[in-house]
Amino acid sequence: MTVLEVKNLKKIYRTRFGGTQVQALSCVNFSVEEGEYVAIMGESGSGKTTLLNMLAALDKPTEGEVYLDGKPLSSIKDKNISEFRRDNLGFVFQEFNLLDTFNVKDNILLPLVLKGENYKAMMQKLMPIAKDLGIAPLLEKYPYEISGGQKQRVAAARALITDPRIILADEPTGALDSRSTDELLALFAKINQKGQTILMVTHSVKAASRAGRVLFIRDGEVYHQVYRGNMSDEQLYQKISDTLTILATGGDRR
Ligand SMILES: Nc1ncnc2c1ncn2[C@@H]1O[C@H](COP(=O)(O)OP(=O)(O)OP(=O)(O)O)[C@@H](O)[C@H]1O
Repeated sequence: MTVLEVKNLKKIYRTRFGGTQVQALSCVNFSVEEGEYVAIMGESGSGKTTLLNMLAALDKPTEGEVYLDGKPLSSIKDKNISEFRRDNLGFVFQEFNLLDTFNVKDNILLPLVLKGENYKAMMQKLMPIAKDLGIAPLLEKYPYEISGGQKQRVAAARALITDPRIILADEPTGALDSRSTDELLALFAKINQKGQTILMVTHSVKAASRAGRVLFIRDGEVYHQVYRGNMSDEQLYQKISDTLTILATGGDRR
């Protein structure tokens, strides 16, 4: 089943007074099946953040459409967008985006609080996720009392607690040291094995090598895709590195 479909997506940024235009996305097409783990790579300025913003309904495309479970995002009224995002999408960012005045538990529960769920229902969802992600002993601590790797686990728990249709991750390992990176990638692999659909933008070959498919964006288009097939993480790592070299040297995609 297709969860996400991106059709002929184009984004042109215009400066305020109609001056210069930047074509950030020229024509992006791809779809993501339920349970897939997709990484998106591309050089700085290739349009990855722009794409993620469209997928998250944080910005509107100039042309084209994004469909979640067949529903066009453009059909959602502006006043319902936040609710739609909260109910269907889970976000994990490079900078964790945790609230320092909330403890870990309240940070994780925030999307459910905003939804108006009752305390008992919230706790029933919290405990299995906290145990699964190894953060149960941290629930009463504050973000400034825990490590970067632990913060990212908390952010992942917050993303998972609403049981989202898809997790959108933007450079989730960008602020982590190598050990925490390994732990987070193992965690993402585990939640994907349990059926969670993940789409991750990353510069890291290591992070991308854990995905099932890697999309390469160049000049605002999906230029190439690599499927894991039967490849091990190491083999996929090598294939991604080779592809990036070809892209950087302007070679042919095949
Ligand atoms: N709000 C904006 N207004 C005008 N131009 C923009 C805006 N946001 C991005 N751009 C331009 O659109 C292009 C794509 O930017 P985008 O941030 O999507 O790239 P990226 O692949 O995410 O880069 P990075 O890896 O450095 O984060 C760039 O040329 C950028 O300068």
